Amino acid sequence: MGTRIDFNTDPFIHIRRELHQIPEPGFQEEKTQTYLLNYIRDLSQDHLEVKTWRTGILVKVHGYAPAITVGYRTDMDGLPMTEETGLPFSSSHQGMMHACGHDLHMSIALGVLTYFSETQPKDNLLFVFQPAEEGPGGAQPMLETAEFKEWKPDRMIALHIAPELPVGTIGTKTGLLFANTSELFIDLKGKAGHAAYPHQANDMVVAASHFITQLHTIVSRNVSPLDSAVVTIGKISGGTKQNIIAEDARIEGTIRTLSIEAMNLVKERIEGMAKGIEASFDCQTSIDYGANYCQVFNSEKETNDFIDFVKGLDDVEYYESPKAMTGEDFGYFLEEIPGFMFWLGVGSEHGLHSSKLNPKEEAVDVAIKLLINYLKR
Ligand SMILES: CC(=O)N[C@@H](CCC[C@H](N)C(=O)O)C(=O)O
Repeated sequence: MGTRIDFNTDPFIHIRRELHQIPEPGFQEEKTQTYLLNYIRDLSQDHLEVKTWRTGILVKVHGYAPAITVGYRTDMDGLPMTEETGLPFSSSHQGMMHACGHDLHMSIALGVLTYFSETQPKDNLLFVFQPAEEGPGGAQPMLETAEFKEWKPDRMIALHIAPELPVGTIGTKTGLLFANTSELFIDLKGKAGHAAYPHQANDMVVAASHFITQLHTIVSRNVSPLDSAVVTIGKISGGTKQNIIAEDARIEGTIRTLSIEAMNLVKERIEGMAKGIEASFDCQTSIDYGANYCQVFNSEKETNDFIDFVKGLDDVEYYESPKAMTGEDFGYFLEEIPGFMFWLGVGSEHGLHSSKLNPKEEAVDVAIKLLINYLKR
């Protein structure tokens, strides 16, 4: 059996390119929401109902003999980075880029929705266009809304593009797929001074440098070698001018762990080290953990059913994915609703969160047809 189906997916490449040009930060996806709503309102409304929540959208497709409701979620936000792909349809939003594939995720969701707006499914479907996956997290607050609760699905499905897998490959596994995450923001406050009089100041550039070096010992010296964790510092800032000793510095990063225990341990060590930095450099520190996401845990029965389905297809390849230290607030849906997330191969030389990410668009056709076939069984 294959995923061949008489449905033209070419328009969704065009849609992907249009969405690619308007990446917006979490909870500011206004243009994206307007674009999606305009498209959805042009579909046959015979068995559709639409609700909005902040910058998100929920679309219920009423089945003709529903036994359950199956939810399909896409994220919507872009990342604050400058695109360097050189593509003719590059981002038109200065300093913002769809560098995590959410433009593909949305166009795929629209493709599947379009098919089921024309061909009524047996069961109900709920298409969830969720804001702010990259932060501060839209899934958890969306789950708590009256709008979502009224249409709460019995199953939840989502995909994520996988640049390292070739087009035509579908990867997933039962159980733990993605890590627990916590953002990390550390502010340091010392005493400014003249560059020539260091003895009269408390330099936060030096304090932040020592702190970062110490943070990198947590994974190698505190977390068990049999467990896994990541502490990545992605941004540092501080100071005002090259010849002024810096009064402030800010360290920004993310923590990833495979267990809650390891997350707690990492945070305890960061807090302990902060006290040491305060004593060593006579400064104040404050720590903010920003957005925290729970792990993505694929339910056994639903994931195995999907894996069997994928293995039965002759035009896609199943790949048993290892766990990844990526985070995804889709994990919150899976905490309450059985379901799974899977990787969609898009064969890009450059990975997720790269300014050169360039997914192969043939993957849009693969995903739309795979999902239509899976959902119409
Ligand atoms: C799939 C993916 O890349 N997800 C993001 C989620 C970010 C969570 C949060 N903003 C953080 O940085 O901890 C990821 O970076 O894994």
